[in-house]
Amino acid sequence: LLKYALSPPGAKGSLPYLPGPKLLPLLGAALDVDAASPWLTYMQWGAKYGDIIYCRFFNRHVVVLNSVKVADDLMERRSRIYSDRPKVSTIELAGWDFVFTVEPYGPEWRMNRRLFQQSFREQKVVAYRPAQLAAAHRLLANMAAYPAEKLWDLVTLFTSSAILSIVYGYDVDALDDPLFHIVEKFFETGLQLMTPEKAMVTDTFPWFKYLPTFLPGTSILREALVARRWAQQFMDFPYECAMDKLKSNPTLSCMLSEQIKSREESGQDISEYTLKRITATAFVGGAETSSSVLQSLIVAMLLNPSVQKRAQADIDAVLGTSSGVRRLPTFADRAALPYIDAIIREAMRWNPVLPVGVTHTVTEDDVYEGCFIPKGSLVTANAWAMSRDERQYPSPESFLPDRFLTSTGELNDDTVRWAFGWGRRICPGRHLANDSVWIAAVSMLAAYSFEKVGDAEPEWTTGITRHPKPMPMRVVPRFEKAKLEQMIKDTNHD
Ligand code: HEM
Repeated sequence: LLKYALSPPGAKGSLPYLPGPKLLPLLGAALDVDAASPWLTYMQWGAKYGDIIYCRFFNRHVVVLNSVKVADDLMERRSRIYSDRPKVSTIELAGWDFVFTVEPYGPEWRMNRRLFQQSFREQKVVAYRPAQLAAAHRLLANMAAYPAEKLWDLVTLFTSSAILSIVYGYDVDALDDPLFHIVEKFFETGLQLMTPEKAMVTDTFPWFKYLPTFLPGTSILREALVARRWAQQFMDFPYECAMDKLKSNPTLSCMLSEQIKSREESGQDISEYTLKRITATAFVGGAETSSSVLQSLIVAMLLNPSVQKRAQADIDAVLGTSSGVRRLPTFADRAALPYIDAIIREAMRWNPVLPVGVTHTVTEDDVYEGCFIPKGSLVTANAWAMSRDERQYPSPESFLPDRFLTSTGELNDDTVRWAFGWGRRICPGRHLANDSVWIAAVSMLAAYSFEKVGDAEPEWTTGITRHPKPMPMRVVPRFEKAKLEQMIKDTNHD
């Protein structure tokens, strides 16, 4: 501690640091930040110091990017040096280091990313649409079978079941599937270790992790043992199920089977561990993020009935009304329904799923607008501030899908790409997410209406990802159950 107090980091030569809040010796700005919602503090600083801010938390340099322009300038145009990730010791301790999202920039990350992109590039994800459509129809059937209080779980079941079927050919229909228990435990035991306080102990005292777990004060290590066991199961269980299935059904097509096939054809040296980690990473990255967008969209429908009405009128005009010939939407209808895409974009803007993105670090000293950015700085792109930037989005708290349409009703060029991160680390699952969220949103709006009950205002979780909490609501079917079942049967799922 003395070392940090006596030698606070200094700017290089005569160059100043970027503008930012007042820094205390030792602590820097650590006490000024709203720990639960740091994006709000960063945005307030933005109003005072500008779109790019320097601060320090203890001895860690931090650069916050509050606008798309500065994020583009650094994370895109200088992505060669802005693509690393910080090392957080609790990630390894919890056994989460298999998730290549947190892997340092380098050859190992590059290989994982390349393999991952093979399976999720824009042209490739079209092949997964039948699985997404089938999962969306399971969601509609489940919504008829369960009460409205279960809707949040059902939405999560949809995003999970879509991704599990795409990645492992693993079909999940019910909330009591054993894999869900593993998933739940994996997140519960791992996330409890990812608090800044725990990271500070293990980052500051690297020898801590070698202490025997029976000593008092080592509860972090005992928690880590449990978390690691669940992380291992999370990686192994669906992988082994898929390998068993492949033995009995060699024609099974999923991300894993295709990766194995491509390994055989190319003769590349890809280990079983690599296959396990890229497949498990797809689940970690894909399930919770997409369900958060869908849940925000439902909350937006509860609060903005006129938006829901207009969306349903558009859907009915394309698919037929309940009295006339009627079918459920498929991907072929997307071009005719721009308002649905506008609603999804607005839901992603209104509630950015990762309000401060995923932190990058810079691997070389840099200079921006005459100010010094030290090597090793944490670089945070504040998606929240971008979503509330009145220059781009007037009345940012209002839910206004029309901001994504041209005057002639077509979608404009704003694809909210800032919600998917930056540069070489930009979300490689964004094309898949785009399809998955669309088919679930349009199917739900075609078959159900969401109505608010009581005066409750929405509440949101805080943490790495941000979701709305469940709200009291009515989920009103737009068709008789038998008609819905018939329409599901009549849809071509191939
Ligand atoms: C609406 C849904 C989604 C949102 C909003 C989202 C957002 C993000 C963001 C902000 C990042 C950090 C990028 C950066 O570091 O600058 C990211 C990374 C990542 N996402 Fe997504 N994501 C979504 C869906 C998905 C899906 C469906 C998958 C998997 C199929 C996925 C896989 C990943 C992976 C593997 C990374 C790490 C990339 C790397 O570090 O190289 N995401 N995502």
